[in-house]
Amino acid sequence: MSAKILDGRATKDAIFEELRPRVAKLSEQGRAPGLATVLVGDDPGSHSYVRAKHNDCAKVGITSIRKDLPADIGQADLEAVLDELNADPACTGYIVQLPLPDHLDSGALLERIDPAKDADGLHPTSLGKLVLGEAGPLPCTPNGIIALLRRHDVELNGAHVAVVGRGITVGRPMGLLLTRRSENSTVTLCHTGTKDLAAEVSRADVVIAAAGKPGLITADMIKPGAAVLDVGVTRTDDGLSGDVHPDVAEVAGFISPNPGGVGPMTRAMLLSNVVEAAERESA
Ligand SMILES: Nc1nc(=O)c2c([nH]1)NC[C@@H]1CN(c3ccc(C(=O)N[C@@H](CCC(=O)O)C(=O)O)cc3)C=[N+]21
Repeated sequence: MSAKILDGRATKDAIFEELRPRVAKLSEQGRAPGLATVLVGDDPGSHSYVRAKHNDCAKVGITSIRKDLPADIGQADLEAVLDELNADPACTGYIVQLPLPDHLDSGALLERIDPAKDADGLHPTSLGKLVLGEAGPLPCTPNGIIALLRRHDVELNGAHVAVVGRGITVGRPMGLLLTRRSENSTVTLCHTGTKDLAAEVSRADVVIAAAGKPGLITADMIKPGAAVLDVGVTRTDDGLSGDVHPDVAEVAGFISPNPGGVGPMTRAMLLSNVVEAAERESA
């Protein structure tokens, strides 16, 4: 048996095609969406992600603004940059690329983002709205995973989903999204304190691996035909490694490649958040 590929690149391209006319309409109405990125320091990985986001914006017609700042910028100077973006009408949404250098207070900076301009969906106000079931920007990676599964007709209604990892960007909001009535899944949120990971994962119809531990999810844990999403990104000596062992493709019904799976979907949802926020403003 060989799993069907959940192709994140092709799905991202399809979503971009749908966003382009919506961006054009907003622009005609004089409400052009604009995405800004705030990047601190010169980590090559962060630079390549930010570059990809600006290329994406160009593809769908979203104006983009780049703030590249030195690694030794102080808290107050960075806060001033955020205040400037909060006040800039050309910037309708923005992100502060994570991780930030250790001398900066990330939490205070993320809270300083105007919630109306939160493109990541990770501001405390956005996460609160998600818990309350109110409309707002949704966290990009978990929202991208749901879009990837839906566009490949993977059943979520009544499905048992094992989420592995409780981080703020993926695992924890993933559980919140999947247990909405619109998804209606039953979620087991696993983490390093889980006693028998194999037992939890082997009952799942959908497995979302976001632990950041290379090869954590092995073929013997997977129910035949299950959908397996590999979110983990770990830099090893031989390049990037996901959380899912390659042998899983022999047992799973669907598998997201890494790269080419969840990563591009995260970028698609970022632009989707920016477009939706601009539409909410003009509604
Ligand atoms: N405020 C903030 N928001 C983020 O969303 C955010 C962040 N900070 N910091 C870092 C992580 C990481 N992240 C990725 C998004 C897309 C790919 C992606 O598209 N990857 C391609 C491959 C890219 C390559 O090969 O370099 C793929 O998986 O196919 C990767 C990583 C967003 N993050």
